[in-house]
Amino acid sequence: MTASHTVSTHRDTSRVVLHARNLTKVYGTPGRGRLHKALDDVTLYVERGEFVGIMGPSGSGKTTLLNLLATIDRPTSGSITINGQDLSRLREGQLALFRRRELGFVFQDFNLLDTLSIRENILLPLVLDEVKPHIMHAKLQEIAHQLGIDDVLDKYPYEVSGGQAQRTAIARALIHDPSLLLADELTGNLDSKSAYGVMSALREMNEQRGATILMVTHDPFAASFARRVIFIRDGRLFSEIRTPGNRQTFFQQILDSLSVLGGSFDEVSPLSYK
Ligand SMILES: Nc1ncnc2c1ncn2[C@@H]1O[C@H](COP(=O)(O)OP(=O)(O)OP(=O)(O)O)[C@@H](O)[C@H]1O
Repeated sequence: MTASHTVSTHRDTSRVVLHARNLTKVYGTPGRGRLHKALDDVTLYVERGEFVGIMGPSGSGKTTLLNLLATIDRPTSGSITINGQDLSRLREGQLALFRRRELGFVFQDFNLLDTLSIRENILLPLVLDEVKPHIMHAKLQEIAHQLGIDDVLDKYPYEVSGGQAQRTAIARALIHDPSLLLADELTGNLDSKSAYGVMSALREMNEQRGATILMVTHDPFAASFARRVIFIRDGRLFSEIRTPGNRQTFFQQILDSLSVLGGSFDEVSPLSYK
């Protein structure tokens, strides 16, 4: 039995939002130079309302997986279905619309537009979709309140703290209620206090709004806010653990799993968190 068999395949099919089947990604062109298999036969499910963390050593394939799910890149083989839509059947133009409507993104460096206020940044997805002003306003009020950024709406990104900037990015990513939020190292640029605030806010988005979240992270502290963590190594699923309910206990379990997983974790600094 290989280690990858420890990843559960149990799921309630009526609740599956993301189904990645036998994903393989090979970089390079056959016959020209070295080929590199960055993902090898990865199958995973995410159900509606789940909050899943993906962890793995440097070079294990996390970014590759995220890029495939984000429709930025195509798999060499295998398929991805998000909210019932098989991504391989979408052309470039359709993919852009799919990305905008069905997915939300949060990145390490916030990716806010400096020429727009916090309010305008958050409203962007609704403006692009020509949502009526009174609906936009109601949605903005609700999510800004949930994320504790109502008092900075008229400021600009360079006038707010890193934590507020990341909570703005979360608001922008979720205001249109996408099927899936993809987060990439969202605490990478934050100190531990801001990281706590951002991760607590994200957890609330999961619990209160029912947001479905898939988060790639090096950071066991950030991962401890998820409810399930999947570990990958050498492009293959290695194991997964579910929260026992207590975040501190889960944090310790994540550290234990990482030590079994091995490999290099450049950015892991568990001792900076209490
Ligand atoms: N465009 C590319 N061409 C060739 N090889 C690539 C390319 N992108 C990634 N790789 C290789 O694929 C493997 C997986 O890379 P990936 O960036 O997905 O890992 P990662 O887990 O995100 O790493 P890190 O934590 O360091 O960001 C690595 O060996 C990497 O060198």
